[in-house]
Amino acid sequence: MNIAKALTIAGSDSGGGAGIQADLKTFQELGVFGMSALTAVTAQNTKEVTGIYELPPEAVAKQIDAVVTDIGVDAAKTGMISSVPIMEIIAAKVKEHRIHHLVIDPVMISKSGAALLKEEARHALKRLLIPLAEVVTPNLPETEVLTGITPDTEEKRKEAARRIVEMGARSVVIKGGHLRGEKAVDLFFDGKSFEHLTAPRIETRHTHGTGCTFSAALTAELAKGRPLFDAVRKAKEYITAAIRHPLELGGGHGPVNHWAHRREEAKG
Ligand SMILES: Nc1ncnc2c1ncn2[C@@H]1O[C@H](COP(=O)(O)OP(=O)(O)O)[C@@H](O)[C@H]1O
Ligand SMILES: Cc1ncc(COP(=O)(O)OP(=O)(O)O)c(N)n1
Repeated sequence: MNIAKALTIAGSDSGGGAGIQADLKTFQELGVFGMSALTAVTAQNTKEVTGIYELPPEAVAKQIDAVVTDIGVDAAKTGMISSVPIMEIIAAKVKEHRIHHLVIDPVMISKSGAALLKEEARHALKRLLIPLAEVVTPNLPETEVLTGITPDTEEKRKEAARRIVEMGARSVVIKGGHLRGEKAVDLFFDGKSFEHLTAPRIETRHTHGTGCTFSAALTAELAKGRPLFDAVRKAKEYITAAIRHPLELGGGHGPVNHWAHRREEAKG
């Protein structure tokens, strides 16, 4: 039996809505065997992050080595990586193990407003990780930090996408969750052409974990061997369903619903 296998290299969210927990739930829902390399533990719920505890870089390296050398990895993603030494070790391991299908979600700030990336690590993210990515998935504030362009018009978003590809990424999806308007429109660019991914904007405050879940779904589809743009389209369908059927947990930004796609599939 050929089982697709995906690895998430990210932080733990005790609240279960984002980070490693969102990634593993998404992998499982999409029929992919999920593995993890933890970079940090956060104490977090739908309202706030009350603690961040980084793991030593060698602990991150050991986790990656352990799973790659035994089980194998068809695709991997990164999420919260807060410091330069952890980024350096991840970049080295991605190269050593020749992880080709790599999704970089450049996580910077949680929905509740906590900084998950140290300021001094921003440059390292561009220098070390983005050049290794098959696809980078920044939201609008992350796009601005990466490129220095305020992405408030379509032209500026296209210019920012070009810049990210010039940094060495093979492609980029600039996510439009933070835009206003009736539609949630994301912009894909692979160095040749632009594509839009459009879904109805859902009015809800339960959007904790949208970015992690989208990038995990994309990773799962790449692990299954789906071509890149098809994988992006599938990930968009998955996240839209997860936002459309909220669980309404907690008193703040509640988590998206990782099993909502089953309801949509049952409807046909
Ligand atoms: N209210 C919403 N309705 C529909 N789709 C949304 C909504 N908010 C975010 N999305 C989608 O969820 C995905 C994650 O986007 P975004 O919220 O921009 O990322 P992040 O969680 O990293 O800030 C994108 O595909 C985006 O278009
Ligand atoms: C441990 C951890 N990693 C990442 C995030 C950010 O997740 P994201 O999917 O961008 O969702 P929001 O929380 O920003 O909606 C996190 N909070 N914790």
